[in-house]
Amino acid sequence: MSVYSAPAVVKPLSVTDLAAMKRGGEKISCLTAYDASFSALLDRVGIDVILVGDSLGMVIQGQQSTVPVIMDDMVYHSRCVTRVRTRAFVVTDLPFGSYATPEMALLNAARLLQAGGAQMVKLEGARLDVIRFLVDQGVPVCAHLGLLPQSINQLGAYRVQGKEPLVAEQILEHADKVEQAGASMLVLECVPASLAANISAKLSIPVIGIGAGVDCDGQVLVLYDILNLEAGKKPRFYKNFMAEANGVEEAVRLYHQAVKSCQYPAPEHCY
Ligand SMILES: Nc1nc(=O)c2c([nH]1)NC[C@@H]1CN(c3ccc(C(=O)N[C@@H](CCC(=O)O)C(=O)O)cc3)CN21
Ligand SMILES: CC(C)C(=O)C(=O)O
Ligand SMILES: [Mg+2]
Repeated sequence: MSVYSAPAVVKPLSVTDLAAMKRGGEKISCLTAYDASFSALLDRVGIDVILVGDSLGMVIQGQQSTVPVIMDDMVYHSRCVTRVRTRAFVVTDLPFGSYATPEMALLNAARLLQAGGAQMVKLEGARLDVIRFLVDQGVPVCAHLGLLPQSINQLGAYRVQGKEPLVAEQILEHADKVEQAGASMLVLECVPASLAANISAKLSIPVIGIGAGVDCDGQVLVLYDILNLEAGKKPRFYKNFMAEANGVEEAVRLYHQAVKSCQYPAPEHCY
């Protein structure tokens, strides 16, 4: 036998690894990152999924919402993140206006996968035509339901969605339909915990919650929120993991462990 062993090449997690985690009952930890330093740190800690979110418009660019974010921003930040991570699965948001038609969505998704190095794209709303077309062309898609921040100019305010039975029923229906359209993951934002639990149990694809209770298959938060870097009004699901940590890496590790052990979110973080 050779004394030389093969180099320890770590392949990033794949969409099938994430599906297996759901089946096996292992919670999926996810945080946003927009640059190489945080990407490497999250990867080191073992965060399963890095989301290059259009929340970068707010926490990086200082915009009032995610609406001003453009494709060039998403490509640039995706590249910064994917260049250095070894294990984490990388999902990138398609920004406002970039998936108005299926053809447009494909051109933009291809930029995120090719130039950005992302493994999956995320889009807001039950855009079944767009999801089917992307999946048909080989693009893994994460749907995003509940609170849709790209629609803030119609919503007027960031609010919990699906408290009324009729709206809850519609979100459940949309969740079913995006799965049938071929989405391989779903983010549920700001919905009652009971609704998110029902959806997570019903779907076979991983459901990642933010302000959606502990019974989702995984959790996602904006990195800067767990690091207590966000000033202003704090949403319910907000938790400052720096409070119990000695530094940034430990805060991320505490978040990771809290998600894996179902300690986060606690009832006070839920709707
Ligand atoms: N830093 C940051 N963190 C986020 O979680 C985040 C962003 N930015 N930007 C894009 C969206 C906007 N998000 C938000 C923003 C505010 C609330 C919020 O204030 N929610 C109220 C709801 C009150 C109610 O409906 O009763 C809350 O008190 O939780 C929720 C989600 C989530 N996303
Ligand atoms: C908050 C998450 C789900 C997101 O879409 C973002 O960071 O843009
Ligand atoms: Mg987003």
